[in-house]
Amino acid sequence: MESMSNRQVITHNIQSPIVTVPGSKYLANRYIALAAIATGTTQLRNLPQNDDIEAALDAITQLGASVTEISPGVVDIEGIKHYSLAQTAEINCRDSGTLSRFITAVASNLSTEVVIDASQQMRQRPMQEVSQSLRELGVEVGSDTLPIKLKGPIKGGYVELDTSRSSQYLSGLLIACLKAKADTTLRLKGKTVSSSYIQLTKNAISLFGGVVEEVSNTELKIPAEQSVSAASIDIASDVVSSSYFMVAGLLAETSVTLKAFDFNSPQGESKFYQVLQQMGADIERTDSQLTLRYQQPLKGIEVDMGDMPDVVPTLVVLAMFAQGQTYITNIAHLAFKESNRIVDLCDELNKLGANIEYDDDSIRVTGGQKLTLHKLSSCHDHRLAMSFALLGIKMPGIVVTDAQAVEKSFPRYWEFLETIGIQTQVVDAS
Ligand SMILES: O=C(O)C1=C[C@@H](OP(=O)(O)O)[C@@H](O)[C@H](O)C1
Ligand SMILES: C=C(OP(=O)(O)O)C(=O)O
Repeated sequence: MESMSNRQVITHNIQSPIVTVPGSKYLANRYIALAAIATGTTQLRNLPQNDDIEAALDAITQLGASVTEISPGVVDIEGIKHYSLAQTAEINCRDSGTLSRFITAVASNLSTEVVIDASQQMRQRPMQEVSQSLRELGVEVGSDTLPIKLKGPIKGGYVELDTSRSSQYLSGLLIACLKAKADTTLRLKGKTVSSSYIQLTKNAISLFGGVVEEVSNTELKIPAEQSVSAASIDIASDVVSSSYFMVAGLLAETSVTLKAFDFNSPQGESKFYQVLQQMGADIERTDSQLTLRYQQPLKGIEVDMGDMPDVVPTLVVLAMFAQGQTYITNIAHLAFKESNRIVDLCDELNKLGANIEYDDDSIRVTGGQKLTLHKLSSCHDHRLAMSFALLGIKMPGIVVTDAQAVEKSFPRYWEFLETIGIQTQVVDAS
């Protein structure tokens, strides 16, 4: 990983930019896991190049899949042929929550021992819903936090799964249990958070010919030993990466056009532009292109962001410049991200003189405060780093520390900012 670097936003001159963001890491994570258990060779095009996706490709290689880079952003993945290996496989999930949860489940299909580890930060994030479920499905699982040593295969059966802290546990099990030795029934208990991500997973499974039966709203059945078939896919653009450019345009009081916008995505964040529309942004859309235009001062709103967890930092930064209050609800699960995206996000922004209150499940921003420059830490959270940098449009000179955290999902972020007219530079830590 790149060593810690700080970024300063120097100037901006944003004039109605047109942006095409890279492919979706959310879709890529699913397609990579499915390609690993598919028969044949899957081709993925427009694959985003970032730390999480690199880690995912390395991980499936450790499990016996074979990855060939055809050209930048195009890979062929030949699925695992033998579910037993000559020696223990070791996987490093780095900072990726999605990979940690997905690969722990997928690796449980092997009859060989697998050791799954991750960064210090990821080691702190919850895994026990996955480890306990896998045990109940017949897998030997050594611990409930990373590093986890396990040995499969998944026998199948019945499991009650708590999805109140993350939907990723369910997504991982849905994919992995396609290969279980007997049918698997998953009953969901607790409130399911980030539920739109489950639809994203189900759609990806269908694309590879897999079947998940919906017995009821809270019960899913996965028939055993499915033959999952390789696919050839152009990955749609990342709906969360696009949020930074939307907000950049609004903060600069101009328009922004996003090309190849994934309007059909079931992912909650694909509707973020509608939240901005409610705040007063003008929206124009064609089949594949979205334009947001600043027309009037934005107004605070009350909004349930339970299904849009990853754009909450983007929204909070914008809300600081909107009139009145923005009340963001249903976000308790943000405590379990790369940082505590309630506490860390708000505490950092309040250092500027913002008026942001929060509790376990909500954030209330009172816009229009007088702000003064203060160095902000990304808390090693890429979404905080990218959102905080946008403050430079209103507060040139702002410094974000630990800014290389963007490598996790969007290493070319600074280059993209430059292209739309926002200059940043690396500055030293003092
Ligand atoms: O399944 C996925 O790809 C993800 C689900 C969400 O997590 P939670 O379900 O933990 O909220 C989201 O925040 C994360 O970035 C990616
Ligand atoms: C929370 C995120 O990812 P993950 O859970 O995969 O680490 C994210 O990308 O904002």
